[in-house]
Amino acid sequence: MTSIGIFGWQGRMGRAIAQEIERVGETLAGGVDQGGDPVELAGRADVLVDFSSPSALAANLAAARGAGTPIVIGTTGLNDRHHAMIDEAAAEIAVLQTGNTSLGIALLSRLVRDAARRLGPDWDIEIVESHHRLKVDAPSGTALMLGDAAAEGMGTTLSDSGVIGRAGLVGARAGGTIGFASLRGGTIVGDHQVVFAGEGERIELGHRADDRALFARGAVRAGLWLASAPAGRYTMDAVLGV
Ligand SMILES: NC(=O)C1=CN([C@@H]2O[C@H](COP(=O)(O)OP(=O)(O)OC[C@H]3O[C@@H](n4cnc5c(N)ncnc54)[C@H](OP(=O)(O)O)[C@@H]3O)[C@@H](O)[C@H]2O)C=CC1
Ligand SMILES: O=C(O)C1=N[C@H](C(=O)O)C[C@H](O)C1
Repeated sequence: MTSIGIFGWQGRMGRAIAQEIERVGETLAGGVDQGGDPVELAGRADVLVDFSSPSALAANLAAARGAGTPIVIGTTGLNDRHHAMIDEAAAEIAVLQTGNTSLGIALLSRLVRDAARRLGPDWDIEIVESHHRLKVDAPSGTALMLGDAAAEGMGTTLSDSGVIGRAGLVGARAGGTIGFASLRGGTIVGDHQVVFAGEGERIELGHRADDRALFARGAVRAGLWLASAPAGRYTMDAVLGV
């Protein structure tokens, strides 16, 4: 049996992951929230899953590295500095980082990359995401992943082409950009829509999550896979084989 430790364990995702660990008959090593001791948890878990906050990432990665324990990072709202920390840690331990642990989004990313490549520069790409009123980051980590996939298909990068939100007299849409819009309200678990808008026609590719148990299943599956993986940085593609 694999012993799994949770960073952010009293949060919405942490509680769903603890239930999933029990459902699949693995062992819960315990968890920490703000003020907890990540080092102690990292020392007694076979693998860690982090669904907490970007502000906790440095300490959580340091604890995982110190103990040599693989870690799944599901926390979103990460910036370039966080990604550099993950790269550095992945030189020593196995790290899987993803903004979405579902099979559906892994497949959708592929479809988006392919569509962006095939449709070419005459089609405008806009990404719309909707989440519950308590979500603190925008755009969602998943929207940014889908944006990365679209940018790759277009032969560019999101840092060069992304346009996050619009307000006021912003002018006509610049060609070759990828726009993002975020809706927040109620208890929406997570909806993502990628719109390819061409001359007189539109293609819409999307995904709707009905229950965060979906993400918990993916997180535990990722953790069990990562527990025996060598050092390196991984995505859900490696786990799901899509
Ligand atoms: N990759 C994926 O598939 C998914 C990713 N997510 C992401 O997971 C993260 C958590 O989401 P969710 O569970 O809804 O959020 P919650 O706010 O419900 O939970 C966050 C948890 O993290 C803890 N936490 C916050 N700051 C720290 C810190 N500095 N050190 C340790 N623990 C801390 C909180 O504890 P306290 O109350 O003590 O502050 C809380 O228990 C978000 O970034 C979200 O976007 C969510 C769903 C799916
Ligand atoms: O905060 C959430 O709830 C979610 N966060 C992830 C994201 O930012 O993409 C994944 C999912 O959509 C739910």
